[in-house]
Amino acid sequence: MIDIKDVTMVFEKSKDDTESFVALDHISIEIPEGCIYGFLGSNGAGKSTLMRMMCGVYPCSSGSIKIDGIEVYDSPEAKGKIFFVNDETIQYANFTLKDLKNYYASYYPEFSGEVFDRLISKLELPLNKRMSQFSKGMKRQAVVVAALSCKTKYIMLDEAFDGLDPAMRKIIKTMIVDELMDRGATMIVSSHNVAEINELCDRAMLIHQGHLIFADEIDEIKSGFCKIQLALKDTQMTKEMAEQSGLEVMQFSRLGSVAQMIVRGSAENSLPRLRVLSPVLLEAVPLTLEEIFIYELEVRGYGAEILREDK
Ligand SMILES: Nc1ncnc2c1ncn2[C@@H]1O[C@H](COP(=O)(O)OP(=O)(O)OP(=O)(O)O)[C@@H](O)[C@H]1O
Repeated sequence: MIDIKDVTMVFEKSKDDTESFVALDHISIEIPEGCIYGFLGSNGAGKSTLMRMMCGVYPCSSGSIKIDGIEVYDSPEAKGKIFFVNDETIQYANFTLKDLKNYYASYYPEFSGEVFDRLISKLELPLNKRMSQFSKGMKRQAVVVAALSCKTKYIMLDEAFDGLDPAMRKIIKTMIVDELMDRGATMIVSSHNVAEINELCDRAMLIHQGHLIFADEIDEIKSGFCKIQLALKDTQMTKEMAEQSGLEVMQFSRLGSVAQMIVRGSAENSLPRLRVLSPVLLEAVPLTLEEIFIYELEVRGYGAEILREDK
């Protein structure tokens, strides 16, 4: 398990800054073994910073990050359990895939040449070409193969599927799931493609401006919200009426006599509160993870300034 407990990260001010910057503010998340965990967040939220801390690149300013009970920052043993694919592949520019294979085989005792060769040949990547001559997507494919071949217990992919075309995204996702399921490994992926995180992961967390908004099983997250459509017989539904019925209304709009609202809470809990108004139309549909992402950030004012300027 990866146990992120009350973690704060402060970047001390450099000569160009007037003050230090709090990139992560008291974050706590538990990542159980054998799951695929999605990291979601607005731009600059702190996802990459947290990933770097999880593989021991940065120490915590306060709090702790433990991998299987060992504090990661000072521990080669804990660092050896996690493979981090970041969004830069520049360090491999002069490598051919053969060099990449030898490089990782020398660092990771469990490295599997069989897995590496099998996946590289499946993807039809050229073995003798320098990676500087690879396309962005080909580089991405190569480092994902390297990550899977190292057979670490934990794998982290930052901006997981960046640069991959839709067909290749599907192939790589299937490859990841097949390889992970074979050995019960744990994967942590960040992506701005919320639908993809929804499809691939069983758990997810959302951060914004260094603060944790939620971290849970995706089914639980989704059952925490619903979208309701409602029409009354002789009067128009208002947001105030919904709130007086005990609902936490995150968004309210109306088209003709039909009101649509996003409320916090499950449909099972919310609908009975509205039935007392004797509506002529009342139905609830689940929210997608993407809608929840947008609404959670909207209520925190994210993008509000930009949208106001656009009007
Ligand atoms: N070395 C650093 N020194 C100072 N500030 C930093 C440093 N690294 C990151 N930051 C700041 O920390 C914040 C979080 O950055 P981070 O890269 O972790 O965000 P992110 O969630 O991965 O963003 P994105 O989705 O845009 O890639 C940003 O405001 C960034 O400017």
